[in-house]
Amino acid sequence: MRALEATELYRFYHAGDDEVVALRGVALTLDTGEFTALRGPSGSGKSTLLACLAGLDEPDGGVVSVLGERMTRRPEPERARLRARHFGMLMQSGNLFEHLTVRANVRLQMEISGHGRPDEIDGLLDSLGLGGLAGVLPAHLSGGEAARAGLAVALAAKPSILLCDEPTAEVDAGTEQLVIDRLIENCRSGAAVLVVTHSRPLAARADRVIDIRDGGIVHG
Ligand SMILES: Nc1ncnc2c1ncn2[C@@H]1O[C@H](COP(=O)(O)OP(=O)(O)OP(=O)(O)O)[C@@H](O)[C@H]1O
Repeated sequence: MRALEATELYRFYHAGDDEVVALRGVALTLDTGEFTALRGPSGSGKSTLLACLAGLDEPDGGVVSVLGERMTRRPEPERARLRARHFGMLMQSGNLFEHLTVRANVRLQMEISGHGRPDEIDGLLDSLGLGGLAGVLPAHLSGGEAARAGLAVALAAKPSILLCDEPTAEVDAGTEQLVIDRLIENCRSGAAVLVVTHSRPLAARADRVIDIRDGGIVHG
C-alpha cells in the first residue's frame, strides 16, 4: 500500500540576493513494509526533504500526500494532526525532552499517541541497546545513545511512516546492526521507513536506495 507520495517538490531559500534551490522537482513514494535509504552529500537537500515530507516545512511547489490525504498547503494544525497520527520522526536534534529520563520520554510519547503500553518500554529500549539507560537524562547520553533514545521515542507511537535522519551515526558496528534489525522489524510489521544515512551496512540491507544530489534525485 502507498503510505506516502511526493510529486514535483521544490524548496527555495533566499539569503540576500542569492537563491538556493534546496529541492528541485523531487518525486518520491514510500510503500508500507518498505525500507528505503536516502543518501547524499552534505547540503544536497536530505533534511529539507524530510521536513517537507513530514509537513514540518511547506514546499514552494509540489504535493505530499500521506495515506491518501494531502499534507501540503493545509493549515499547520491540520498538518500537525496528520503528523501526529501517521509519523514517527528522528531528526538530527531536539528529539528528547531534556528534563525527562529516557524512559519518561518514551512513556510520554506513548501517552500522547495512545499507542503502546508502559510494559513494552523495557523491551523497546533493550532492542536498541539502551537497557541500562532507561533512568538517565538526555544530557548524560552520548550522541549515539541520544539518537537511539530518539528512535525509541519515534517507535513508541507505532507510526505508519518512520522518517529517520542518521540513526546510526556515532555507533559501533554491533550496535548499528541492532538498530538496523529494529528498523527492519518495524517495516515488516507494516511501517514505511525512510532513513537518511551514510552507512554502507544500512544501505546494503535497504529494499531501495535513493541518491540525492543538489536537490534532485539521481537514482532510485
Ligand atoms: N534555512 C535555510 N536558509 C538558507 N539556506 C538553507 C536553509 N536550510 C538549508 N539551506 C540550504 O539548502 C541546501 C540543502 O540543505 P539541507 O540541510 O537540506 O541538506 P542536507 O543534505 O540535509 O545536509 P547535511 O547532510 O549537511 O545535513 C543547502 O545548500 C543548505 O545550505
